[in-house]
Amino acid sequence: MHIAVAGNIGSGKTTLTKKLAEQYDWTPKFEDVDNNPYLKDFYEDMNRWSFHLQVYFLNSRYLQILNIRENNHNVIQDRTIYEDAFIFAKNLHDGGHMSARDYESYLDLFKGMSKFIQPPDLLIYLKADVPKLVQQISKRGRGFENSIRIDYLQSLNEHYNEWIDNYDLGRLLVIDVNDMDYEANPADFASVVDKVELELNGLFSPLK
Ligand SMILES: Nc1ncnc2c1ncn2[C@@H]1O[C@H](COP(=O)(O)OP(=O)(O)OP(=O)(O)O)[C@@H](O)[C@H]1O
Repeated sequence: MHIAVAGNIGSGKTTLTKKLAEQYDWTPKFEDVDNNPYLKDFYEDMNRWSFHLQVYFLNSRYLQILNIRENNHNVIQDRTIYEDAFIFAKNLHDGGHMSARDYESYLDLFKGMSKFIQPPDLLIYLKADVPKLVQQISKRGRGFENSIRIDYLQSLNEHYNEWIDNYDLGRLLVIDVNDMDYEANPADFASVVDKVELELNGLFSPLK
């Protein structure tokens, strides 16, 4: 089984991925932020580094998916390759940070890779408004994220909403996390587990 957690920057994917992995003994798969060679430069100059960063993320997420499918253990993945392509790369192109030719080359690459990937069995989308995202991003205090702008988060949220409204690649569970703190509040985590449980039952029931 391949479960994935999707959501904007600071929506709480990493925390939930860790907690669900512990709860169900799934193997967690994270993005390695500390060793990303482009992220810091990207946040300083998006026009210069967008294409490099997107190619880097696309490749690393692709390798991650191949690894997930080769593995027999159940896996929970922190962010999907679809978010790289349909949210982040599209947003950078639409916002004028990635040229048309770079975006087309990127999409060609993604199209080629798409033939070899399968979507997750269950996608959990963490829906959060911008104030919540800002609060969580500042709480974790990653220096290079200080330059993230409100309009960048807002525009990513709009791309997320559109993508989720049209998502039909598999089971989807949307969780509104605006009033939740599943790290500090066990009742909040329990309510997420209840929702996930219902979806997992559905995964094993062919009639649904
Ligand atoms: N395709 C991408 N394009 C641009 N930035 C990306 C892309 N994928 C990830 N990032 C950025 O990389 C950094 C690391 O992300 P990380 O995996 O910690 O998740 P996050 O979005 O901060 O999630 P959360 O707070 O929900 O755990 C963030 O600043 C994130 O926005």
